Amino acid sequence: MLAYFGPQGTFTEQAARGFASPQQELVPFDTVPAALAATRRGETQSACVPVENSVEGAVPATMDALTEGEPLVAVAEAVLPVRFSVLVRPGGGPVRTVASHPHALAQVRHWLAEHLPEADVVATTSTAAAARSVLGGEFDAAVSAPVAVRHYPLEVLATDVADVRDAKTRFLLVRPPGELPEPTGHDRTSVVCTAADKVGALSELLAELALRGINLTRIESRPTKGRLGEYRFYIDLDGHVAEPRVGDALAALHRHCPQTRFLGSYPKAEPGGVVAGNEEFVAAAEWVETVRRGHGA
Ligand SMILES: O=C(O)C(=O)Cc1ccccc1
Repeated sequence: MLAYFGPQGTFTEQAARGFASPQQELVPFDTVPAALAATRRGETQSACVPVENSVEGAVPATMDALTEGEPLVAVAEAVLPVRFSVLVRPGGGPVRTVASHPHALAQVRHWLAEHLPEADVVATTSTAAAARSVLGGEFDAAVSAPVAVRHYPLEVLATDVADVRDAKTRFLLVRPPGELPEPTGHDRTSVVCTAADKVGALSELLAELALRGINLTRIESRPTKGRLGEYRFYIDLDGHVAEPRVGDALAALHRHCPQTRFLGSYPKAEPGGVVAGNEEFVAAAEWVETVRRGHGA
């Protein structure tokens, strides 16, 4: 079974369908923490959750839920284009309220200001929860994934709604720690480090990556929820932990931040990134091994 951030008709469900094997059952949960908790309890093998959006940035609920509680690791990612449909009740009256997930609302602000300027905007747990609430009469319009109309008998007021063309959202498939995916040569590694409160703490971490020629693909900070000014850094980088230089870099991050949590090494959904130069690191690590065995110098 595969848990996903639902209910039925979310963008996350679309991503989850791409990950699922044909016989695998998909189980919706109303929040990201609930989907991850089901996987931690072993009720589902894996969970699919949104992690970041090219327009609105990180999904804080996912970042927090991956850091707190039992470890989970990502084994795959998916990147989906995001365009919205605006759904209303068939024959419904004027639109006084419009509801959706905060990430969706942030991506259609200009459209709403132009087309529904009088409507009050309300945040819901997901885009599909908004569609469900419109069906139930709580709100008048929902900003939803195009597939939502297949699940909820609503009318489409507008399609292809997006302030920014080509917006994309990245999703992760996570599991309890186990066998890692094989390196493919086009992988991403995710970690979260709780940095010490001292001068140069972040630049020390970044230097460990830079001096090994490792490309940083994302860095986000979130408060630890402890002392004001104490932060966790979410770091995505090009490469797989099985590669010597990435393994070395993670060991160095762990030296600086003993609370470093490994969030997975998995194939990148889209080609690109900086992966050059790995051969030298493999050759150098092999040379050190021969020296250690007394065969080289
Ligand atoms: O609410 C959804 O449908 C989600 O899966 C989260 C989300 C919200 C907005 C854009 C992409 C994903």
